[in-house]
Amino acid sequence: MDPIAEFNMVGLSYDGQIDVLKDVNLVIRNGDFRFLTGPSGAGKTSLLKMIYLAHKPTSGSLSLFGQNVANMPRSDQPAIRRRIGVVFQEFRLLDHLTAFENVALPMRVAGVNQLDYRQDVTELLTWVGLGRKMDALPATLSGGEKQRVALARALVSKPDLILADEPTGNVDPIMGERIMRLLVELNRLGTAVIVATHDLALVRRMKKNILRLKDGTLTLHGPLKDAAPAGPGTSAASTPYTEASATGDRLDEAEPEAARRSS
Ligand SMILES: Nc1ncnc2c1ncn2[C@@H]1O[C@H](COP(=O)(O)OP(=O)(O)OP(=O)(O)O)[C@@H](O)[C@H]1O
Repeated sequence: MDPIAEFNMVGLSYDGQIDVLKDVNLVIRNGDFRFLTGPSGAGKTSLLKMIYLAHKPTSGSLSLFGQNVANMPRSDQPAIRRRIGVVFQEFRLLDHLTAFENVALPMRVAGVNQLDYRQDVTELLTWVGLGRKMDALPATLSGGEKQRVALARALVSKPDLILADEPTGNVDPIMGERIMRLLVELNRLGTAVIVATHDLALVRRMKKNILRLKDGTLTLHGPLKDAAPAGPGTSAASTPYTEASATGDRLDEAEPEAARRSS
């Protein structure tokens, strides 16, 4: 089966300026769960957006579900996007639609009959703790509540891949844990998940492999160890991303000590 996403020596620069991404190699397959970490401005959102067809590579090649994006007709893009659920800060809810209608929108756009999605939408909103706010308009929801509606909207069409950019950024720790458990459960059922986050405590708890972006370069790391006092022998180890390293070789700490201490 074709990988969901395959980056081959991908570079990205905006307006021909600085290279945000350099020679990125990455394969995402069904059932993968990856955290995406790195300093602010490292290019995490840019990388996720490339997978959602918002930016094309400046160099190298990117294939989604076996199709090279360089020669993908525009008319094929909606079908690709439907297979990907996104939770991005800037993909806001539509203000004139209720929480229920926002979550239902991808199904409506895909031409699904309301009778076939009503229950799923209701269950999802209940699961994210918004069972009583289904008729609320976004303007009356808190930031965290909006984020949870966006999460439900990303999940409703049962995508092959979920891209989540700081999905726990605006919610309290209990809801954050709950959102992560939902993503893990979906992943257990086969959905691939990529979560961009600065929350190293979360990354450490979840014990999943980590993609780290720094200076435009992507490296793969094994799960973070439980917090331990910093000292000699705990320095960061990293390796350029390769398929071999993606099979689970443990690469130890992914974050520099400063980042670890601040988590
Ligand atoms: N549309 C754009 N046009 C020009 N430059 C952009 C654009 N989008 C992002 N950039 C720049 O690309 C770099 C990477 O941005 P990006 O948002 O991908 O980083 P990030 O790792 O997600 O950061 P953060 O952790 O702060 O969210 C930044 O220097 C940013 O200013």
